[in-house]
Amino acid sequence: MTKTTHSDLLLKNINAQAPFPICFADLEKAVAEKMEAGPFGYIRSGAGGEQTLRNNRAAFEKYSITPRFLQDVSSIDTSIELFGKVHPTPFLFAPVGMNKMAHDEGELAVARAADQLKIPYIQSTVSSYALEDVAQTAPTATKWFQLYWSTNEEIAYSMAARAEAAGFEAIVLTVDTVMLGWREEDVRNQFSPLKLGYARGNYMNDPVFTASLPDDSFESYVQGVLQNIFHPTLNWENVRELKRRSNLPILLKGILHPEDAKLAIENGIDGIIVSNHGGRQLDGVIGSLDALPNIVKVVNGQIPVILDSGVYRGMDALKALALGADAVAIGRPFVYGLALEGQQGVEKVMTNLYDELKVSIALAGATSIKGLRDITLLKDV
Ligand SMILES: Cc1cc2nc3c(=O)[nH]c(=O)nc-3n(C[C@H](O)[C@H](O)[C@H](O)COP(=O)(O)O)c2cc1C
Ligand SMILES: O=C(O)C(=O)c1ccccc1
Repeated sequence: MTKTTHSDLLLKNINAQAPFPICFADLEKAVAEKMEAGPFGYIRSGAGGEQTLRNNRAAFEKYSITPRFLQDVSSIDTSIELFGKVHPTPFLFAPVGMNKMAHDEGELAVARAADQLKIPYIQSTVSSYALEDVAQTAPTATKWFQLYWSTNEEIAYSMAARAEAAGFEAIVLTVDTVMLGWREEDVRNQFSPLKLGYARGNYMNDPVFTASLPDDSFESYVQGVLQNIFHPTLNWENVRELKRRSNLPILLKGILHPEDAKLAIENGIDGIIVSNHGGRQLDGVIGSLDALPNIVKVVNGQIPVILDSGVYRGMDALKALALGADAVAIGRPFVYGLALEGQQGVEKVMTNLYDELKVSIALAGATSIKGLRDITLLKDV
């Protein structure tokens, strides 16, 4: 239970000593001023003409709620349960690769923030720091490992096994990125963090990967990553084999079609992340929130459904939870916080989202996450 009566959640931000961007637009603007065009464009942009990036936001803007009052909202319970473990907030850190682009401490800083805030951390395959180093710096954080399949499948199994050994509690297999989306901003800026070596953290110390290289030069590592990271052969048999080889719950990330959600359940998958990769993969895809209701319907409570892509304020999280998501994952906002102030910046961004969510739950007249499902939502057509 969280008391909403302690101190005003908004006014604590009106403090001239430490102003920090309060919303996504301000945050993005501050980062645009600080970072170079290449890395900033990489993080900010969507694929193609950015229709999906816009769809993500538009989907949230289509919904309005009709609040209820006089319900005593002095105490609210924002906790959720995933795979038998209770978490104090309905947020997760979405897997974001190559965090050294934003800050030298990269994933280490984010994982420490996750530990501090008790928000589960999903580490990317293509992170700048190794998963073992993340585990060491954030030992008590709930950590999941996001797996990108590898052309050499043994590398994928090796990373999944390392994650399990290091105390990660779930594997998130991303299915929407068998190759990179058509990212025009990166071509414009002639920028590829993969080619610059930002993605090597988990590869440099992987015994299967390193054994496959001709030598241990920088070029060999980069070429090795490029040869393995794109994996268009990925198919349901791979999913079943991963499931057989791992003792951890397996989630699929990037599901948008209800039929794929159904197949996921038929194949023994333990959770789904509804996502369009923040509009970075196939452009012209529906907003992720628009995909949610049909997926929630077919899943029908059998496994957790998490949503990401475009959750930029507490009220967005509320809408996704009201539409049946069990949790929401945050991508770009925390990366921007990291770019501005490292671990502290990540904590400020996530705390802002959480504070706005608490205010929103209370003002909507609910007192728990599950209770949000009874909220009246109206969708513009
Ligand atoms: C810079 C960047 C790198 C990303 N890297 C990965 C990744 O390595 N693995 C993955 O599954 N998703 C990756 N994503 C997608 C995020 O997990 C998430 O789906 C997306 O950022 C959510 O949208 P949002 O940024 O609008 O919150 C990345 C996103 C960004 C912005
Ligand atoms: O940039 C991304 O969104 C991403 O997920 C990715 C995928 C492969 C290699 C590097 C990053």
